[in-house]
Amino acid sequence: MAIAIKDISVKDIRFPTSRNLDGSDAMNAISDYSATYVTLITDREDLKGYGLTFTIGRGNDLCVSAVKSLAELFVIGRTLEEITANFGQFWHELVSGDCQLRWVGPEKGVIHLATAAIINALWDLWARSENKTVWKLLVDMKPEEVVKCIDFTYITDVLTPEEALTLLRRVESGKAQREQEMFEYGFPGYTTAAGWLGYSEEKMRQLARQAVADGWTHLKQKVGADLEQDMRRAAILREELGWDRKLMMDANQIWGVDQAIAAMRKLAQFDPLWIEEPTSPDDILGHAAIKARIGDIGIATGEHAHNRVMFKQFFQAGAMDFCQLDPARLGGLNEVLAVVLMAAKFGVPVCPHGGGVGLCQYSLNIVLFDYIAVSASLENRVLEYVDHLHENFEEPLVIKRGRYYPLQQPGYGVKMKAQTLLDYSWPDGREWLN
Ligand SMILES: C[C@H](O)[C@@H](O)CC(=O)C(=O)O
Ligand SMILES: [Mg+2]
Repeated sequence: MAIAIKDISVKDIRFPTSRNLDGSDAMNAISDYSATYVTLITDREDLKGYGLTFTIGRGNDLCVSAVKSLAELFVIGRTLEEITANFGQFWHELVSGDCQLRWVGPEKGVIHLATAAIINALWDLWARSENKTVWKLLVDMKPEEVVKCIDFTYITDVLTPEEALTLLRRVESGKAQREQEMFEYGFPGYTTAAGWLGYSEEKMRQLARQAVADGWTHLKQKVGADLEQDMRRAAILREELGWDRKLMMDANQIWGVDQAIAAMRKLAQFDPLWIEEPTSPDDILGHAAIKARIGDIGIATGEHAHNRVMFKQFFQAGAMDFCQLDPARLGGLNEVLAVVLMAAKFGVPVCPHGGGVGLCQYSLNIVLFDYIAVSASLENRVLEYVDHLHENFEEPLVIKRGRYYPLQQPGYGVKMKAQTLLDYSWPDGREWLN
């Protein structure tokens, strides 16, 4: 029996993370981690789909409004089966089917964030209807089925459906063994939780010490507000980490190209594995110029790369060493699949963005798919972990000794607790009325 999508509920959920400066960086000093939270209501009482996109507070209402506009035109009244039968084509229709809504993108900004919330809710619904997690739904698919989920518009010059099939078939035989390995050993992670820029140096040192004791081998530091301060903080982190563990740095787009080069030449003494978002996220050639002039420090970027075309060009230009795609900034999982496959073709490791509410959960599904069914490699692959707000989700994340273990409950992992939706609704949830 077909599953009909009867209605959609969209909530503006905001968490007051700015109170403790959680999530703070050089560009985003006071962010209130927020979600545009979508529930797809079906004709089955016991079956709904849950998805979200991430913002940092003000503007979340714009995403709520955009979700409603898209859902009215393209989702309500459809069946899950007709959508998933040719998911790539549906995705194309959602982003391009209405030229008036497309105009306020295209495929970027608020309208694309809204696309992500809807698309990810559809994946959650699909996975729940199959009683699987999203990552398991994906790894169990035949290569042809994965490819059918992708809209290849604008990328066939670097990746055709046939090439995508070849990439997926290449590693098909080892999938079961790699899946088992993930349950046994988990996927390597790194923590950003100690390095927020608003934390005092003492707090950062304590958190870094704790992170080492907890088994983390990779830690990310926020930089870019003040170079002297960055160096002081990096020295503290090196004291705590030693030199065998990896230190990453994230400038959150604060520098111009020349500033980035100058800063990283100074910060190179702390042996960073990568510098993340050293400049404007749209400046592909700028990233390439920085990469050429800072020795062997890697360039990591992607959390603000808004669509597959950006990634295509970053790969073509050799301007990205670590692909930090964001599961809720790209237009949901269908577009993520396109980027994961392009990354595999160019040999760039996928280390998705986790710094936001629900992003660690989404990204865990993505890295499991990437490792099990696409890249078959753990080399240079680490998944970001931030340690706040996870208690708001129904399924807990399992992290042991700095490694993530597979999600196991059906869906995409972002269903929020009912009490959370009441308490953190903007502007009249209990937390905000207080
Ligand atoms: C505003 C967010 O917390 C941002 O700092 C996250 C980020 O850049 C990351 O996790 O990386
Ligand atoms: Mg970042």
